[in-house]
Amino acid sequence: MSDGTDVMKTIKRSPGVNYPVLIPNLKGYETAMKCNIEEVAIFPAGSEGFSQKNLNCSVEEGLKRFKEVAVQAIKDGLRVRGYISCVVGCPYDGPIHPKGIAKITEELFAMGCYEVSLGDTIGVGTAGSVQRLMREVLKVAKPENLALHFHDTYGQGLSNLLAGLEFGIKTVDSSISGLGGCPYARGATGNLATEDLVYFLYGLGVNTDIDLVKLIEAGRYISNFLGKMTESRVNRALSDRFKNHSDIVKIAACTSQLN
Ligand SMILES: CC(C)(COP(=O)([O-])OP(=O)([O-])OC[C@H]1O[C@@H](n2cnc3c(N)ncnc32)[C@H](O)[C@@H]1OP(=O)([O-])[O-])[C@@H](O)C(=O)NCCC(=O)NCCSC(=O)C[C@@](C)(O)CC(=O)[O-]
Repeated sequence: MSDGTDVMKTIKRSPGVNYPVLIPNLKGYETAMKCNIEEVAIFPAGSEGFSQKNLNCSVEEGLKRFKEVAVQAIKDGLRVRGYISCVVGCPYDGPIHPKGIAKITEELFAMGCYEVSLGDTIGVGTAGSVQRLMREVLKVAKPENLALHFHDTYGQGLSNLLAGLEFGIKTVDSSISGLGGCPYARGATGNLATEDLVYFLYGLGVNTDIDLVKLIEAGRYISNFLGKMTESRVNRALSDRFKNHSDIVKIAACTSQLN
């Protein structure tokens, strides 16, 4: 958490782009406020085990701290987005009951979150567990206020996404080339790769207005810069077989004509 200030001061922010900042407590909030932030991200865990590891406190204590942050942020005119980690499974406590996640979701909205992102942090979820989760959480929230945050550790990210989309959710978290992961979720890969997400949505006839070719090039750039193989299957497939831009354009056009 300590180098978040450097990141916020270094990045070139684009107009119209949201930069939510992970804030675990008021200390973090005071630090973040010096970086001209517009949106706060609070992130309770869905399990005691992960809460202890990720926040060094119980779920209840974590919610108390996040409430302090949310109340202050809203007073200061900032937006607050909620995340819940380990919504289907926890590396320490095992399977997580959807009722508990629904309760935390309710508490986050009560604190003033405009949206709650449901995080399968270790990627153990399946379409079945996402369906069970959605049925419970939609008893306390509307689909338009929820987001899906899947990690692809077990290769279930896109099928979990489809299960969530079928409940009317329209906001999905992803990361370019599947970067990310969490220091306390041993072995968990990063988020669903944005390239795979966009390709998948093209195939469903969902127009994302995202240029798949540029996305693939951005994924290639960051993977090379980090010296890390991309987690994106689409990027890997297109990069390996199609070295130049025009071939990728053909493929991208082909998917977008599928609609
Ligand atoms: C929350 C703490 C700090 C509590 O950690 P703690 O040890 O309980 O905190 P503390 O109050 O005892 O203080 C210990 C030290 O941390 C400092 N400290 C205290 N608060 C802050 C702060 N906000 N920012 C920077 N420094 C802080 C504090 O000043 C002190 O420094 P010292 O006096 O020893 O020099 C720790 O548990 C922590 O850093 N947790 C975050 C770990 C992390 O980065 N996890 C990954 C986030 S991404 C995620 O959670 C998943 C998500 C959201 O993406 C969705 C999903 O996929 O599930």
